[in-house]
Amino acid sequence: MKWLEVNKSGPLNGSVSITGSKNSALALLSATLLSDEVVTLNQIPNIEDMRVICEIFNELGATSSWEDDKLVIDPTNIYTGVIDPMKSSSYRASYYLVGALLQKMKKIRIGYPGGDNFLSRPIDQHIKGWQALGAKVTLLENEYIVEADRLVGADIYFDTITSGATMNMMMTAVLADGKTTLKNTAKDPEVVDLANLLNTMGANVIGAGTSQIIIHGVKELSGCTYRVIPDRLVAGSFLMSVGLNGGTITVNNVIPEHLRSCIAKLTETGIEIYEEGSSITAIGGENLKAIRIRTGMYPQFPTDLQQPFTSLLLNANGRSIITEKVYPHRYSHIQQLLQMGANIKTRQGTAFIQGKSKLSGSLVKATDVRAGICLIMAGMIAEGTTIITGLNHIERGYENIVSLYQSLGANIEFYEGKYLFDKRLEQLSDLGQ
Ligand SMILES: CC(=O)N[C@H]1[C@@H](OP(=O)(O)OP(=O)(O)OC[C@H]2O[C@@H](n3ccc(=O)[nH]c3=O)[C@H](O)[C@@H]2O)O[C@H](CO)[C@@H](O)[C@@H]1O
Ligand SMILES: C=C(OP(=O)(O)O)C(=O)O
Repeated sequence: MKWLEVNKSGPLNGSVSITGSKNSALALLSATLLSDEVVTLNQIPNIEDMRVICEIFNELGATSSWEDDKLVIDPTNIYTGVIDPMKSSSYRASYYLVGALLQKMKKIRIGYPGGDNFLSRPIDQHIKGWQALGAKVTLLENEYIVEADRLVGADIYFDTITSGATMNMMMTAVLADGKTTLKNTAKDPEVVDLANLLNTMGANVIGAGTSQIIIHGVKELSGCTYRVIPDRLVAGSFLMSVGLNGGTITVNNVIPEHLRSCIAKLTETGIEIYEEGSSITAIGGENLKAIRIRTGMYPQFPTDLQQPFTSLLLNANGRSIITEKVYPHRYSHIQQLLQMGANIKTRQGTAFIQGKSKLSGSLVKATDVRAGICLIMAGMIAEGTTIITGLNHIERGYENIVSLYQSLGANIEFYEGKYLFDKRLEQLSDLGQ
């Protein structure tokens, strides 16, 4: 049993160096399996999803070795395309292993994607893409099989903009025969990062970052050393934390352009933002303004920052409105915030957040990775102690989150142990919490 205890905190001050992007690293790490030589990735975040992938690699015959944030992958001895369904269903992006291994192994058997559950996260566009490239897809109860003797380039139009399917089809097509044109593609920085890695390995991918990507298949990919982009979502979470109790936070090692929509919305609330090279500084003020946010695919405001931003808006003057357009049901954090006394109403994919309601510490559960950060932030403005369980979700996406927040002055502690947990709940209940 692991949990966090967060208490009302003062202003947060200091700087944080941002680690590599989880969502990029998930794709790039999988893509190393396409190579016929050793690939070294730098700036890999030390988070749970990466550890699971390395375990899967081991079982497939690929070796991986960590040295600080450097991960060296040797994919030269992969001998199977059968992937443990328990492991592949423990995180979302396991479907990249299909794109990365299909040409080499011809048949992949794998569990359905896990990860954060927002009621509906279909993979129909991945399946459509594999089929267009010549693969047969068989859906079983807990696993699916994708098989192809030969992958042949094709034109694929995505019915909706999806970063996952865009990246998966890039991986599936790089070793296919001939030309693949992906249309209506996602423009996320992670897509560009993947294209850059693939091209460094010898692939021919053109147009990443626009709505059309053209891939000319090559015969083989070679080894290389590549550095993953910084995590814009971790950076955004820290920047918005100054909106809770004031303070000045600088995030270093970021690409400010990747945070444009977040910066725009922080500025609208009245938070001051200063950019200098690869650093961004946020300064929190007393009177934050209520604002409207509509999430969308990049370069629009990311759904992954919607949850932490909700906690910031709990501290704004007036009623804010968030409309979630990517995952209209991504509101499990609100149930937990209500338990803490928040005044939030949701209707048809929109949340109406009344700022300045008094929050009280409570026992709450992180139901997904960003909900976890949202609850940590809410705990910093609540009276009393907020106990957060479900840390496995937070650990999927944030490295050293407790010590980083502590270094900024936050009142947050990590605890472990079933007996201690029960005792702690008793103590708090005696105190009337
Ligand atoms: C590991 C990873 O990178 N996760 C991110 C990725 O998830 P993921 O790659 O799963 O999300 P997508 O970009 O694919 O999803 C975007 C939209 O497309 C829809 N869709 C997607 C695929 C499909 O086959 N059919 C379909 O309808 C989804 O329901 C969603 O509404 O992008 C999401 C949207 O920015 C982020 O919240 C996740 O943090
Ligand atoms: C939804 C997320 O992750 P995943 O797609 O890996 O579940 C996230 O990072 O916010």
